[in-house]
Amino acid sequence: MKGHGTENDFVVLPDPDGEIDLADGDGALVRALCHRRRGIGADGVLRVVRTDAPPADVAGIDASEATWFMDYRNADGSIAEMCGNGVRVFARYLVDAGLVGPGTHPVATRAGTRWVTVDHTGPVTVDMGAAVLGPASTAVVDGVELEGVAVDVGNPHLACVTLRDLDALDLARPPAFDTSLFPHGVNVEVLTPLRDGAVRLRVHERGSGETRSCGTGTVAGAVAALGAEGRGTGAVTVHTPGGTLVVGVDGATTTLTGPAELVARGTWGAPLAIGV
Ligand SMILES: N[C@@H](CCC[C@H](N)C(=O)O)C(=O)O
Repeated sequence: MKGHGTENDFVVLPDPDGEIDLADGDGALVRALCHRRRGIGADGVLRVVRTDAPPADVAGIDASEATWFMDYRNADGSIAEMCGNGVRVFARYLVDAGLVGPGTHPVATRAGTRWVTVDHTGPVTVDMGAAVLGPASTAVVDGVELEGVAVDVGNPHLACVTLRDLDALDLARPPAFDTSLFPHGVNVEVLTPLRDGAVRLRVHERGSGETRSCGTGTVAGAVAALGAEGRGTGAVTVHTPGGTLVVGVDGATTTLTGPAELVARGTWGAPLAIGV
């Protein structure tokens, strides 16, 4: 399956019994699937596997809480703890495949269980859990040093609220950042200050490059934008290049709402350019 959430796109690999090893070849299969010329093309892979058949690197999943585990990989084959757009597409797939009915369902991820509210066609909302503000730091984006704040949304983010023209920044090149603060890499967001409850946001994702949208990055950006106004709660509309998402932030948790679509179905089996 191919799907996307605000043009953050994914190959969805149904593998209920855990027969596919995405770590094989140091992630070569993932890179082949995600390659935009030689593969299907995507920002990442969502393997749909039962919680009683988890990947080797995951221990201690409570299979009584969630039946399905989202095994997420970035386009370069690396593992990430969480993917906000991915989990919404994942839930859409579960409904489309008849594995769950419309409703609110738990999905296990490397960052813990996320509850997703989904039907057949409407917007998909995920309870993203708490987004934890960290220290201030800087990123060098396109040669420009930007101030930002670390935000942990299960995965690491550096959200930079800036008055600069977002469209003038080259986000294709990986931004430089403080590797002592982010030893495992970081996703870098650049966004406008909050205005009338909304921001514009672009992102360079760890392991995927610039993407059209990033769900966890959207939550990080919303929390940073509210924080820049001295606020710890609120609703923020986030306009990304790929579409619009709505983030809710209360004292305890955050929510992310937006479209999630499945756009193609196919059979995996043609020779893949492994070794990309
Ligand atoms: N696009 C995702 C985030 C995917 C993981 C990220 N690149 C990382 O390495 O942490 C989202 O929608 O949250």
